[in-house]
Amino acid sequence: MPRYAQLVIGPAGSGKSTYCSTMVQHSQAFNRSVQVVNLDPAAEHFDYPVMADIRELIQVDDVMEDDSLRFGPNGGLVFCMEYFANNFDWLEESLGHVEDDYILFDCPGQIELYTHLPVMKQLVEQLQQWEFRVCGVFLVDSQFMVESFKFISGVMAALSAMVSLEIPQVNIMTKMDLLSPKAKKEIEKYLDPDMYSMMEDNSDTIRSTKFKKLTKAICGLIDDYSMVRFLPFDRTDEEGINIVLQHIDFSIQYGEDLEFKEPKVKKQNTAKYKSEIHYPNNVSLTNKLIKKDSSVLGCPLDPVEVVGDTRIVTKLLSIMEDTSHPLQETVTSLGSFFSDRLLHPRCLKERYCRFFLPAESDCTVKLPVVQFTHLQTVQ
Ligand SMILES: Nc1nc2c(ncn2[C@@H]2O[C@H](COP(=O)(O)OP(=O)(O)OP(=O)(O)O)[C@@H](O)[C@H]2O)c(=O)[nH]1
Repeated sequence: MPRYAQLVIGPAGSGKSTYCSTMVQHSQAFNRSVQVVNLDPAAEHFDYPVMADIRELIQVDDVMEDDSLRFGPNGGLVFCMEYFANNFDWLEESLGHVEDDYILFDCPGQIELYTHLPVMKQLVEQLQQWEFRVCGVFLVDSQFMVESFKFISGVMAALSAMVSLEIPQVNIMTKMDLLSPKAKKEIEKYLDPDMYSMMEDNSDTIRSTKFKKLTKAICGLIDDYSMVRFLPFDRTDEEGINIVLQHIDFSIQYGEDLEFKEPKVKKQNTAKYKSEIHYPNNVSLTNKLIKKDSSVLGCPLDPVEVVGDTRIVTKLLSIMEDTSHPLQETVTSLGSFFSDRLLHPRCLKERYCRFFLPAESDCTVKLPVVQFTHLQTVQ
């Protein structure tokens, strides 16, 4: 039986310890066992019960006081983490071997641990050897994300952790309860961001043409491959916490009665574009989870197809309203000379075809008539 782990990471003060204690309380309320391991040798305060604490192995203060080492706080922490990497047997002993256990690892906030130092990667590999399915949970303080250029930095930090750890990663904006109503409204655009318009917003703040081009290329890459998305986290909102937990559970296939199913290859003779609609490959698994949560919450929740459709339609409408969006050019060039219909796109960017031009049948249900006439594809 697999074991499950969340590696709770992110910059200093982003709310990692608070996230862990909130998750423990939330899980207890649903009779679910979740344990926490503190991996921050400099931790001073946290209010969750620990299963294991790295400070039993080594503490930053002791390292800093050592006259032969002469480390400051950051050097001391790196030394502690390297010492930890050489002593994983301590962790193995502390964790024991309980099948099906679910553990949160509250990690230190030094960002270099998730960019270029090998320690966290070594930890992930070790956990995987102990049969853990590991998900990275990258936290960023939402207050530092409400402006385009700050958001782009946050995205890059999250991406850097994703690249360095090579595990499924759920990115979260924390402390949503601290945002003003205006900022809350503003943050919506960062939860489902359009990096191209983000770049436009930002273009006045970047003076150098070279950097403008670089930022544009980076934003384009992130947008084209849907690389980074954030979920909101408000510790006072049980439903929101549940949604975050669902995403994480889904990424590590948590659930004793749920088996991972290989995505089925769709039959060739179905509608040409229908097979390219982008719902998660294991839709039925997601819907099972949604049903479960719906019964726990006592209120009906939409199945994943409905949520997916709504998102696609919203995205399409926002693109259609934004005359500067690069897709406008593509769509205009696809207009038929004879009617309002769109010709079959032969986009170089595969994602545009797949994400923004859903099958005809799906559009007919939801789009207003005016938009619908522009979205039909000629087959
Ligand atoms: N209002 C509010 N405050 C929060 C939330 N999350 C964290 N905080 C506060 O932010 C501060 C830092 O939170 P921590 O949970 O210690 O952050 P951390 O990432 O573990 O910090 P380091 O271990 O130093 O990297 C604390 O004062 C928390 O009370 C939140 O969701 N809402």
